[in-house]
Amino acid sequence: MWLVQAYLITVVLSAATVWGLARFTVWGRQFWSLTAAYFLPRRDWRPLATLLLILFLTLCAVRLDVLLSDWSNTMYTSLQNLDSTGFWRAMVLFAILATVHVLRVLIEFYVQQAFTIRWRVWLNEELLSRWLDRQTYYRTQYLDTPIDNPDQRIQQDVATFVEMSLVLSMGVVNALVSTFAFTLILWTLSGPLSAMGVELPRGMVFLVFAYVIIATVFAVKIGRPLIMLNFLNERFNADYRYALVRLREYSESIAFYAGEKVEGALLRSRFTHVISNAWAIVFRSIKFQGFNLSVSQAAVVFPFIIQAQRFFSKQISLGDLMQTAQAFGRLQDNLSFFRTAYDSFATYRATLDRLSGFTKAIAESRELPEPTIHAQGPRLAVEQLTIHTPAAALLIDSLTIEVSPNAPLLIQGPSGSGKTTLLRAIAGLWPYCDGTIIRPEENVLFLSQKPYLPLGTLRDALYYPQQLPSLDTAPQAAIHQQQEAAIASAHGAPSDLDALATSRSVELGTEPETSSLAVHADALDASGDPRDSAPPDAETGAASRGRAEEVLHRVQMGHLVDRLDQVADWGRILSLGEQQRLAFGRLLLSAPAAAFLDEATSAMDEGLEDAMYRLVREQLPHTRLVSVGHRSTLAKHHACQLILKGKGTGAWVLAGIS
Ligand SMILES: Nc1ncnc2c1ncn2[C@@H]1O[C@H](COP(=O)(O)OP(=O)(O)OP(=O)(O)O)[C@@H](O)[C@H]1O
Repeated sequence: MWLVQAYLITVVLSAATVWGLARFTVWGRQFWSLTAAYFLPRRDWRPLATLLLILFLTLCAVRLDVLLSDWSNTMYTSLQNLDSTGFWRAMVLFAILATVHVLRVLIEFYVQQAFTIRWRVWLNEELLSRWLDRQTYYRTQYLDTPIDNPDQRIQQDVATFVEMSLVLSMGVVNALVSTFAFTLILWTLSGPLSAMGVELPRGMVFLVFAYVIIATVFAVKIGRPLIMLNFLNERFNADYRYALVRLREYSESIAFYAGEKVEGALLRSRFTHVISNAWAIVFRSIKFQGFNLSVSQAAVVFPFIIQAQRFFSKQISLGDLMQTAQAFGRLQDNLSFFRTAYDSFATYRATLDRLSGFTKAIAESRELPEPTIHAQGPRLAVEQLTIHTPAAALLIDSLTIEVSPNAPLLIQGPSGSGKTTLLRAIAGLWPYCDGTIIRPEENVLFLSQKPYLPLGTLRDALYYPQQLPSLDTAPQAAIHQQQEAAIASAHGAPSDLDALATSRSVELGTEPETSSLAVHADALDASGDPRDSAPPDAETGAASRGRAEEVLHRVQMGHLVDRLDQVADWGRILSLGEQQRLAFGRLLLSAPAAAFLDEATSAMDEGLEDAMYRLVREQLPHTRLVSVGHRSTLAKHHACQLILKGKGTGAWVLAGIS
């Protein structure tokens, strides 16, 4: 009855409190806007049901504390009355209560962890999708106050927010209800409060020491894998954050490639590593906490069992004051909650601020104007296109131009005249333009001066932004490897955690990808002509391998053929000239309907530049080609030239190249 009454009252009061906070406080509103969608029963009834279950389990904890307090009174009274039957009955009752307590704590732990992990998965997916959708990760830079550290907000703040929301709210409920219950107990307890301790005989001290030492040895053995798991936890979180940072760093190149699919797959794969590790921590912690709790529960009766004989022989005496002392202790603990949780609450508010600032910036970036792009087959043209800078300076005025496959276009003009911005506008990335843009909807490739190389193998880099299937399979193998790492560390602490974690994460990251690539490679098909090139998963293995090798040779990078499946930070290893040639390889493999080359040969000597352009003209005669560049040597590979005059005039001249 106590539970039912307390539960109903708590549910009603909690709902009213959440409503009041959401209505009258800023942080309450922020909390509501981030969480309301998750708890909507129409979307999924389970989150709300789990929350109600957690609330119930929290009240069970308070009730058990009260029962244990009453039990101690009964037990001490039976001792005082020398009622041996009553004493053993109390022991049996305690065994039941202690078992219920241990089970309750373990169930609550599991339910809370599962709840936070699922909530985090949902919130992460929600923010990640919004961040990648419509190239928001790129467009937020055009806001008046661009968002700082979005990676930290997605990776770290989501986790902190979810965890602390639950810990703080349940902490408050527990503290309030306990305070109420134990105040009642103290109130109804008769007799004066005086300090009366139990004198422990010397032998008892040794027993306690022995008990604690033995329990500690076992606890260390059971808990040791947690050291490694927590270390891996930081590591995987950092890896995840790093991938998000790269998305921000290279946002323009990725946006030109429309590479958000590949990036999304990589990010989700890394997040899966974090989550698998989190589950491994949950299961290891259940064992560790189960042991610790059992030990501390046994420690409650341990001294009584030892002392019972001495009491029955009237050597010691006890009274109601024991319960008074306990109730007082609990009350003091509960009242301390608000003082000790203050720091946590401050951190929580900062997290809330960062997360709601993030969602606000995403919403604002959606309000930015977007150029309208029309698709008319492979046609590439702009009509009456006017482009401004964010500060409203005129870059290009009413440009009308059509590019055909047999008449490649070269755009030239002084630095800052708007050449790259014209390409941004055609890609749909530049908000400040008016007019009509006609280009193929897909199968368009933008090559910038510094090509973007994704994390992964050289083959991934060569095929980018086409998505290799390897990313989906890696996490599965990773789960087992992480669990193995944790279990292995139970048998001996690794001396060099960093080296071990590196080798683990390299294994986790590379082996499955390489093996799945090998599987994928076996299913590929031969295609001699670059114009017929299809995404890698449509080809057969040997042929894809051959195709990639052939392309590498064509772009004069044959020396890297043996390293095609090596995972490395290729953006740092390859010289800029090599990266630019790799981008030409990408062009040959994807055979786009239209290609835009922005200073794409700036790091090559004139001989290489000539060879690359000849290769493209020879291999891709149907591709509409637009180049931006300052070099006069580029002219011979193009049929017409657009010169932007710059200096804020917006003027331009279109001329044929003889
Ligand atoms: N995100 C931005 N915010 C504000 N101004 C910008 C932004 N991007 C470009 N601009 C401005 O727009 C103008 C055109 O830039 P753009 O990069 O198109 O020049 P460009 O002709 O390609 O120059 P270069 O030959 O040096 O590469 C420049 O004055 C530049 O400062």
